[in-house]
Amino acid sequence: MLLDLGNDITKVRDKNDLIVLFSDRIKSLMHFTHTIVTLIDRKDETYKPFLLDHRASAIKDHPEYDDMVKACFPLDEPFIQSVLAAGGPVDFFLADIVDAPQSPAFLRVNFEKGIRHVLMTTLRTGNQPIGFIHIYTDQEGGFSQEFKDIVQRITPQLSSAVSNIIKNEEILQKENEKSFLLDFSNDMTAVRSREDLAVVVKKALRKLNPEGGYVIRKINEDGVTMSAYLYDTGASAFDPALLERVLSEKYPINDGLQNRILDSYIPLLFNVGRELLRGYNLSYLDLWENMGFKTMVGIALRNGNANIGLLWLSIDEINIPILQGICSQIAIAMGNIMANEDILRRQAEQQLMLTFSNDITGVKSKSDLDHVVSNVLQGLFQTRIAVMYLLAEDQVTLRPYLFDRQFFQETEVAEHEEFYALNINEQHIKLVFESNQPILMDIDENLEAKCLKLSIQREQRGINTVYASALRLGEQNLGMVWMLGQQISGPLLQGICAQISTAVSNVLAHEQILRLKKELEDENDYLKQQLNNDFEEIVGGGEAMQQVYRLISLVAEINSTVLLLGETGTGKELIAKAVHNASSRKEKLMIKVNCAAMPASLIESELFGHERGAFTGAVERRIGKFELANNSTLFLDEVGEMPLETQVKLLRVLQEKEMERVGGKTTIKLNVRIIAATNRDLEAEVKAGRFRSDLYYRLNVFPIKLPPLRDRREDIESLAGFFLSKFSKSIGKKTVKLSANALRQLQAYLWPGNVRELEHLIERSVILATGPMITEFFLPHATRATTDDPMRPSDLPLEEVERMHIIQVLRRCGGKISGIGGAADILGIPGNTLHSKMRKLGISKADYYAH
Ligand SMILES: Nc1ncnc2c1ncn2[C@@H]1O[C@H](COP(=O)(O)OP(=O)(O)OP(=O)(O)O)[C@@H](O)[C@H]1O
Repeated sequence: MLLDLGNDITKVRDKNDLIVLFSDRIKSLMHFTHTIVTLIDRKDETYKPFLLDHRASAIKDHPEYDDMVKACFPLDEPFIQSVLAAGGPVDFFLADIVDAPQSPAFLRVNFEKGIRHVLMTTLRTGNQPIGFIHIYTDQEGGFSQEFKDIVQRITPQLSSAVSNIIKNEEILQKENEKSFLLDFSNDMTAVRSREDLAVVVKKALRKLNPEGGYVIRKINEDGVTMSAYLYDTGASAFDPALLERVLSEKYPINDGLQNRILDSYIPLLFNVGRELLRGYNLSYLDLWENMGFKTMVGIALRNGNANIGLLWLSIDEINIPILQGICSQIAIAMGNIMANEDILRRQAEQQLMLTFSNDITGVKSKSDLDHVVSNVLQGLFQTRIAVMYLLAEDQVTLRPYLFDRQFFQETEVAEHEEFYALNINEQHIKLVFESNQPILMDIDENLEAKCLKLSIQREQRGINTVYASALRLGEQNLGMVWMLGQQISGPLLQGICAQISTAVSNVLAHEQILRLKKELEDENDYLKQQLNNDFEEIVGGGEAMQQVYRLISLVAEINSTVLLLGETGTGKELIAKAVHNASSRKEKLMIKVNCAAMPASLIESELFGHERGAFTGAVERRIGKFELANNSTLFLDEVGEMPLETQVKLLRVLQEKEMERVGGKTTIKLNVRIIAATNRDLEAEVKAGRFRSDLYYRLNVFPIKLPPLRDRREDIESLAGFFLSKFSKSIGKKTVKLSANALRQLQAYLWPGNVRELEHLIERSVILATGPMITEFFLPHATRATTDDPMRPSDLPLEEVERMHIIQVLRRCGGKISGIGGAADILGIPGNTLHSKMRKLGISKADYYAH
């Protein structure tokens, strides 16, 4: 029987079959209920169940059965020591030992299920005890000596069978571990991203514990906290809000549990409930308890010798080699992924910086600036500018310029500007300006700045640090920016601030340009309105003027050069404006140059402009009238007075339609319509050699001759009426009227000064008029035929007599004031005195010229 048993035992493959086989065979020899084999664990000096005959077990429906199967029993107690000490099987009567203080619990459990005796034998390899056979019986009589002998004799075979099983199991387990790790490392080769890693780790860890969950925490850049990197909740139910909190929270490395794991070279087991009882106030423990995870194992993740994070896994039993194998591969993969993420992050940073650099060059307004800066800060540091301050003109006060609208309302700041303003002498402001780099400050410790404190309170994200960086252009301080944030790269921020500085100064310059442009536009509008009004003010419906109007409408649209001829005061300038206003160029301002009023030396630079340094005194670049008149009209008044050298240049422009500034090298293309005017007889001037004939022909494309007033007496009444109402209105009088006599006087007069003379006469008369009507004018002798003699000095006020006398003398002298034969000479007063008298009496060229 023993031989057969020995043979059969060697065929057994499943370890529990062995005990079944053993029980069945020896049951034919002797009655007993069930047997088990327990194995000694030398590490912790215990023994625990190894081979079980569940089928026959008399205690399998005992409530403590499951605990018994998993339990470890200490070796240092009298019952098992007596088994070890005995040379062979020992029969124990349970009633005697079950209540002994240190007796193992399985004795009591068996006893409670009616077992009365147990036969214990030590299994050995060589001399070394490896475990025990327990044979239980419910018979009061126990085991026979013969049976004990048999048991003793089969013990060596059973020992070697058990030790073979152990060895096989070890080999099998090693193979399983190997193939597990092989599979895992095969899967890991394909891992490229955090998502890939999550899939592979989940698959592997679920094999170890199908129900369990895990979390991998990564050590943050600050080196003192850890954040969740990957996780799996397993099959557990959980409170989502709590999970969310745990996933977003940063845990200090030194929280009492995690630092122990990072310091350990083997996995550590933690009982969640026990750690909570110990008072660890960690939300992740709460979460695990909530998830029903009882035991968690923690393993450090190391890349080389450096800790990069740790793995928390819910599992009851740990297989150290497997966990270590997994973790070393996870650490390598995480290291690679992080390096890769780092590269990607840098690339993204570079891209953001590039976009920022491009965008910021186009910034023209404050809102552009706000937008571009917000984009880059949000992209790089997940933050925004809290406040941007600019240094005020006093160079001491810093005033808020841009704000994060989440913190402040613009109106709020505007209303409390002084409250929000900073002073450069404040300690923390000095620090910022003195540093070449952004400064990180602890808000509570360093800042009195109420504005920022306020912003932090509103933010309520638990941020207690703030970055400040100066804005500078070269050596000049412009202002500073403040932003909340914890992980801002100093060098990147410095680069950004340098670009912000340039942009701010551009925006300020642009704002100023816009302001000036607006002023100019307003002025332009005003002037245009004036011009338009002037156009409406052309008075005269007589035949001569009708002819002029016809010519204007013919030529206005066609851009041809117009030459306006006519005596002084006939309205040449007015007609020039009318031509311009009737042309397609009317939206732009007509530019006027008075060629007579300009010294010959300056006329060129006036017309063509000059470059800076073109001649002594040319300190700034100046735009000439030609350039100003581009796409508009240039009115060259008194063109007959133009110096000969300038005439050549003018001719060139008219021919080539391009010019250069004085001292300039670039040629400027022009589209200018020319209207020239003169009261000289240009043909005679050409003959006399004072005016270039080629220029004359260029200008004389479309001449319009304005008739002198004496040749269009039909317009005198309407003109006089127009001026009467204009001047009465301007001095706030009711419109002064003309008596029939006065009108006759006007119509009889020769008007050497033409409309201008009439205009001045009426202006004077309106001012002097004491009643609602002018009954008489005091006109110079130049009347044709008059009924009255207006020149009765005895009736005139002294001033008027003086005025008329001076005019007459001036006329005689051809307008010459001082010098030999000049009016002053004849009148016997110095030239200066005559000048001031003329100014006082309102004597203008028009009064004596062309008489
Ligand atoms: N037809 C008109 N209707 C109303 N006002 C006129 C008319 N003609 C001329 N004037 C006025 O007479 C004055 C002189 O006109 P303007 O300056 O145009 O003359 P001009 O021929 O250019 O003189 P000068 O040759 O001396 O420069 C201006 O105040 C102008 O408004």
